[in-house]
Amino acid sequence: MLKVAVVGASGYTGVELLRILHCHPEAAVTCITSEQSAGKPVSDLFPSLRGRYAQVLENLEPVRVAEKADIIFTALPHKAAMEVVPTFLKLGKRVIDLSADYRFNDAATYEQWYEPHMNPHLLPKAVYGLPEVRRVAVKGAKLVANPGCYPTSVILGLQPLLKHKLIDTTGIISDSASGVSGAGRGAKVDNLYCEVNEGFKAYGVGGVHRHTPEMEQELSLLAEERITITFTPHLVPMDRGILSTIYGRLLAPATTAELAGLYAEFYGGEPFVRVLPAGDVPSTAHVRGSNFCDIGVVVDQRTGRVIVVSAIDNLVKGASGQAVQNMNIMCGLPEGLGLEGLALVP
Ligand SMILES: NC(=O)C1=CN([C@@H]2O[C@H](COP(=O)(O)OP(=O)(O)OC[C@H]3O[C@@H](n4cnc5c(N)ncnc54)[C@H](OP(=O)(O)O)[C@@H]3O)[C@@H](O)[C@H]2O)C=CC1
Ligand SMILES: CC(=O)N[C@@H](CCC(=O)OP(=O)(O)O)C(=O)O
Repeated sequence: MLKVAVVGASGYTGVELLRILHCHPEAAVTCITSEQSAGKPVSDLFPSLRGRYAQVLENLEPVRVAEKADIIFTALPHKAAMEVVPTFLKLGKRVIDLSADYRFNDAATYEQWYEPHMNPHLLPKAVYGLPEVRRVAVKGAKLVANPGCYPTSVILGLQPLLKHKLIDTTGIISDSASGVSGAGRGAKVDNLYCEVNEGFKAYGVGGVHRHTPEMEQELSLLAEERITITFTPHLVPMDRGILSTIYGRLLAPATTAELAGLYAEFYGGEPFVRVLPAGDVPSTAHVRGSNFCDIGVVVDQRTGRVIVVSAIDNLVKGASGQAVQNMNIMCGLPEGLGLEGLALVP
């Protein structure tokens, strides 16, 4: 049985890890942390966990956490993660970090979009944990940088087109919409019910969202050339889910049926990517609570553009489910352990 710590268990991705790990047959949660709620039973914060988790939240003291666990999930804001991850690694623990702190291959890009990096020497050791792109590297990793939620939906949506060199690598656009849990559980006026309900808005418009460089890094590696993307995030009044609608210009004519067939073949062996029949496009409602990424692909014959629509649950395939998928791969367990049975809402 793996001993697992969830650092930042009082946040949305932290509690999602607890929900998933409760049903994982090979993992036992042995340590959970929160600064603001230390000393409280976690079920006081999340009554859905009543009778399932008796543990009390504790302060984040890295050495004590490491003494209690073999695998550590850091579900912390960026910066807070890089303050503790080096200690976990030094003590021989494997870490899956859900923040952005280890997602970039070079410190300069991180520092341009985030802040000074405290341990840039760890960046070359970290593996960007998107199993459908980098499964083999994840297997041997001591530090996995779990991808961002928007990048997961966009990279999976574009991978087959880029690998097969089917689209113009300039002018790719993604309009992506997220549920409000994407912003975390911390209180912010912009995320209050009355601010969000009955509205739909774009934010971070004009290439300023910090997921843009993360997507560009990974898309460039797939395409083997430098890619820029126009990415516009939107906030939608639902609690969870991301839908990305991605546009690319085809280099040669193709039909919807041909591309749907190509996607189905490309992702045929993937347990958590479902390619929809030709002409169908996905809905966040159909991946809610699950680790699936559903993808539909359609050709607009009038404009010569291909439109890819991809849907995930931001808290599952976009964060905690993907983190458990990475844990399974790192530990040599069946990849879908604890994930196959997650809720499928009709
Ligand atoms: N929400 C999402 O959909 C996704 C989030 N992510 C990333 O995952 C990480 C966690 O996100 P999320 O769960 O939404 O965030 P939340 O704001 O919901 O939770 C943050 C957690 O971190 C703890 N925390 C905050 N600051 C510190 C600190 N300085 N030291 C120790 N603990 C701290 C909080 O504990 P407390 O306040 O109780 O002290 C809480 O448990 C972030 O980096 C986020 O960007 C990635 C993909 C998707
Ligand atoms: C709706 C909403 O606010 N979403 C967040 C998603 C950020 C996130 O979770 O990303 P990292 O893991 O890269 O920090 C945002 O746009 O900032």
